[in-house]
Amino acid sequence: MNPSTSPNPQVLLDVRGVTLQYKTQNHLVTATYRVDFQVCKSDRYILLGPSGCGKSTLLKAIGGFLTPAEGEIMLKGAAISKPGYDRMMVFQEFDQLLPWKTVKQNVMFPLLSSGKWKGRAAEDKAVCYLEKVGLMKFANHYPHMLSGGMKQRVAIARGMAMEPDVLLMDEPYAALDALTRRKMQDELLHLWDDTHFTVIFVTHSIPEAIKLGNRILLLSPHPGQVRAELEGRSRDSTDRDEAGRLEAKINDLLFAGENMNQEAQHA
Ligand SMILES: Nc1ncnc2c1ncn2[C@@H]1O[C@H](COP(=O)(O)OP(=O)(O)OP(=O)(O)O)[C@@H](O)[C@H]1O
Repeated sequence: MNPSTSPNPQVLLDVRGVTLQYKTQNHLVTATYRVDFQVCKSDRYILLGPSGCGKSTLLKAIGGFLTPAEGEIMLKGAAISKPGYDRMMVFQEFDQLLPWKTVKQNVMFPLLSSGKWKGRAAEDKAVCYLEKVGLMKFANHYPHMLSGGMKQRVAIARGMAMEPDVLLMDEPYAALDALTRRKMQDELLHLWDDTHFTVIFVTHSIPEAIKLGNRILLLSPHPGQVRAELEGRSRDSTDRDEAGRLEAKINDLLFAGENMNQEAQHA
């Protein structure tokens, strides 16, 4: 076997040459073009790029909601062809919970409907994860009785309780105020310290990417193509200079092409 094609045993998710398209009545929209990246177990993997570069579309395809027009996405060596409980999604919107179910019932719902856990075991699992996100006191509340941040915590508990192979988070904090967002980022890192779960996190915030990610994929503007992949900071780094340098590098990489385009237009 060619060594360049032999599988890396550390790789959990392998995205190979993935082009994603939407067919509308009059158009074919290419959202990403031949994107390659690999996510390893326990990665906090960030998809970062400007609005419209196809970050959410990539996450949808990993979720199994969209089939690549070109390329393939493999999870643990098997091609993804449909949604599955091995990939749980957390969205930006606050209305992703079932409004007629309590907080605890919301967390229990996928545990029961997947058949992964039953009865008391499902309840214990839900309680365990509600405790992790500090919401046990609100277990019997309904979603409309919670703040936006609390609803996001429930959605995170629901996703994590399933103990999926990979948690997919699509700008989960984008609609929160700055203080809550910062607190939720810290909480996510503390949760990660606890179980070292694998997460793919979409954001267009450079500071958020630097704070959360151990690896950062930079995508070019529409249609999204890989511009670079960077090592993030180590989990316990408090070196602000290092964060500053990484931010400058990301800015250079993300905006270099645009500056060149502008220069070409003005030449
Ligand atoms: N359902 C759809 N039908 C047609 N085009 C779509 C659809 N969803 C997204 N697109 C297009 O695909 C491209 C990528 O969209 P996507 O939402 O994945 O980008 P994004 O990087 O997540 O953007 P943002 O950061 O603004 O959320 C955009 O040009 C968008 O207009």
